Amino acid sequence: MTVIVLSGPIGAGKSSLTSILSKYLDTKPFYESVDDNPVLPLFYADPEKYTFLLQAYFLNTRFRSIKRALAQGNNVLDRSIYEDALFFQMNADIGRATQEEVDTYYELLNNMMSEINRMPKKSPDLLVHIHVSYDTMIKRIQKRGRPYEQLSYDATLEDYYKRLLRYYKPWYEKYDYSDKMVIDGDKYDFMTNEADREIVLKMIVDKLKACGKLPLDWNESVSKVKIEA
Ligand SMILES: Nc1ncnc2c1ncn2[C@@H]1O[C@H](COP(=O)(O)OP(=O)(O)OP(=O)(O)O)[C@@H](O)[C@H]1O
Repeated sequence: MTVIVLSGPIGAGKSSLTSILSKYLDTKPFYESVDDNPVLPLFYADPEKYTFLLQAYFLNTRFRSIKRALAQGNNVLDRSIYEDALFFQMNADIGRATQEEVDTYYELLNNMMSEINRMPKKSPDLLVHIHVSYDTMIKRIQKRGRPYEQLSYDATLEDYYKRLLRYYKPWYEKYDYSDKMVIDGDKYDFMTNEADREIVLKMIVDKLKACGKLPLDWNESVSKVKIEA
């Protein structure tokens, strides 16, 4: 029984790794639907106006997911509530939230975290952070093609994305809700390369074993998550 949360920048491959990992470990995937999010396009069109609404939207959906995930106990989440304050703080730092909004956000978040803290299972077992460089992130954003995420949609996004990447290092270092590990998403292409996928799965399984979340003799064939020809 393990709850694994993924983190990482836009397009890092969190949803793909969630799918691969949950299939491999035979656990439940929890996805945050991006294309059904009604506030995201509004935010990208007018970030000054919609930062607070978007964060309220995300906090609500992530709170629901993490409560369900911790209650269910055996799953992988493609993004989690532990990461949202990073986005909020970054947007606040570039003047997209008033002091009242900042204060309200943190009060709401603290309130939610104290609710989570009252649950029988209070935190995930492992955070898997996918690190990617700006170049990889942009390539993936372009390949996936969500219109509002493209640099051609808004030239200031380059700055936004670069800034976002800078916020991850201190965030990861400070994160202490569970054991944690980093996957190098520039080096390992677990989406399309079979050998890389195997290496990444082995790293995660070894980590789970090392922190006592999987029996030492646990073994599963990677053929279960073979890349379809
Ligand atoms: N708390 C937040 N505040 C602002 N924007 C956010 C927040 N969380 C997610 N987003 C935005 O939502 C969109 C989807 O992001 P997310 O990284 O969760 O999914 P993804 O890009 O499909 O990731 P992956 O390819 O790694 O599965 C991105 O445009 C991202 O900037």
